[in-house]
Amino acid sequence: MDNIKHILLISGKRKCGKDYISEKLKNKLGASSQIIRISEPIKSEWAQKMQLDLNQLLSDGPYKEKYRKDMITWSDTVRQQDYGYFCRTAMEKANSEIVIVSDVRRKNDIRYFKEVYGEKVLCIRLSCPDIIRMERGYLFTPGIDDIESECGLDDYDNWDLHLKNDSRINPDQIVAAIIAKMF
Ligand SMILES: Nc1ncnc2c1ncn2[C@@H]1O[C@H](COP(=O)(O)OP(=O)(O)OP(=O)(O)O)[C@@H](O)[C@H]1O
Repeated sequence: MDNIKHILLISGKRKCGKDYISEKLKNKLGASSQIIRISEPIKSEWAQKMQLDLNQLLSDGPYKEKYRKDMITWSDTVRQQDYGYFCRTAMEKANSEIVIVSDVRRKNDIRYFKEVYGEKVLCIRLSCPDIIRMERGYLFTPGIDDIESECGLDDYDNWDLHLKNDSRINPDQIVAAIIAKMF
């Protein structure tokens, strides 16, 4: 943890491109960077508890979507006891100077990282028109798209960067804007 110099928190609605931009960012930043997902300890603990296939839960696709809602409900009960639990557990894998957290969804996630890592944290919001998100597989789902895990940061107004990731923008420009803000 002592060697961490930057923590990039990536937020945005479903299918806005959090994973896509995080991967491009990591490729550009190289070996001193890594991607951490808050959802990883959620998925691994949930898979163990429910005897599910962790690899399928970790990949994109119908299997993940099928269990998304139940996982959110269960993880919220854990967060009620300890809001930083999954952030802290995910960060146990952090061993790089630059840590990209590719799935920040709640104000309490940001609160946790700012409390623990202070000035090292950069909060980044990605946005994308619904029509493009739909082309990427998003379909409004009640119980998923209207609850805190999707909407919790809609009214957050303290982003260090708010960037569009739609089809007209070259993703390299998004990556360059983030890196320019870091250094
Ligand atoms: N700028 C882009 N250009 C082309 N394809 C993109 C772009 N951004 C995202 N995509 C594609 O859109 C799809 C959804 O992106 P991604 O998985 O990164 O979204 P996400 O925000 O991580 O979604 P979720 O919240 O469901 O995990 C992926 O297939 C990805 O490759």
